[in-house]
Amino acid sequence: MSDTDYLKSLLKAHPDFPKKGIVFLDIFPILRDPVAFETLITHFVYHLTSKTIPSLPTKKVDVVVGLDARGFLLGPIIAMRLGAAFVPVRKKGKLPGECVTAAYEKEYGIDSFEMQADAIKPGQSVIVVDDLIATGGSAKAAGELVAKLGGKVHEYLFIIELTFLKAASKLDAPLYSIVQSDD
Ligand SMILES: O=P(O)(O)OC[C@H]1O[C@H](OP(=O)(O)OP(=O)(O)O)[C@H](O)[C@@H]1O
Ligand SMILES: Nc1ncnc2[nH]cnc12
Repeated sequence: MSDTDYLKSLLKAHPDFPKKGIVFLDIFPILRDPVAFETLITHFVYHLTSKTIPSLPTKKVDVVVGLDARGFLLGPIIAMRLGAAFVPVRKKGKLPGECVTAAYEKEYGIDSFEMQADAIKPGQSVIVVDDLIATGGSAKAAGELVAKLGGKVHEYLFIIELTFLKAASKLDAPLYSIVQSDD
């Protein structure tokens, strides 16, 4: 079995969670399996260091941005492996100091994201990481926050992409996902 098939086999689908009609794909079985978790992180780091993202020929990532909450489980580890900074995007009202804010709609509701205003410097190269992209509302809002601070998102990274929701077209940079789910 390939590494990606192994990771995919660990994902657990929960129909009608958190509300009727949503099939929730749970990544936590991957984190419970140390070999799978290591494989996952190494896969992302290999992707970022071996392939050239066209807009980032130097491959130098300054900042990895992780989205509240499950992006926090992946982003800091990837950032450390790359020697990059980690910056959290949090749900509104959780971060101290001056913040920039962006509202967004996601697969099962509406919300607002914030980032600390001094977290990214103009011109820095940024990768956005989260567990899953559904409608793309969260990722798009994170991209808006990076842009507000003058950073540039070069790629959006996910474990899972719900391809039937066609979120990639909403984003201002390429999307990379390990598992594509079309139902
Ligand atoms: O592409 P979208 O439609 O925006 O949906 C994807 C987002 O939804 C989930 O997070 P959620 O908002 O449920 O927060 P949580 O991680 O705190 O549970 C998921 O972890 C992504 O962040
Ligand atoms: N279907 C889904 N499974 C897990 N997390 C999600 N976030 C948004 N949609 C989701």
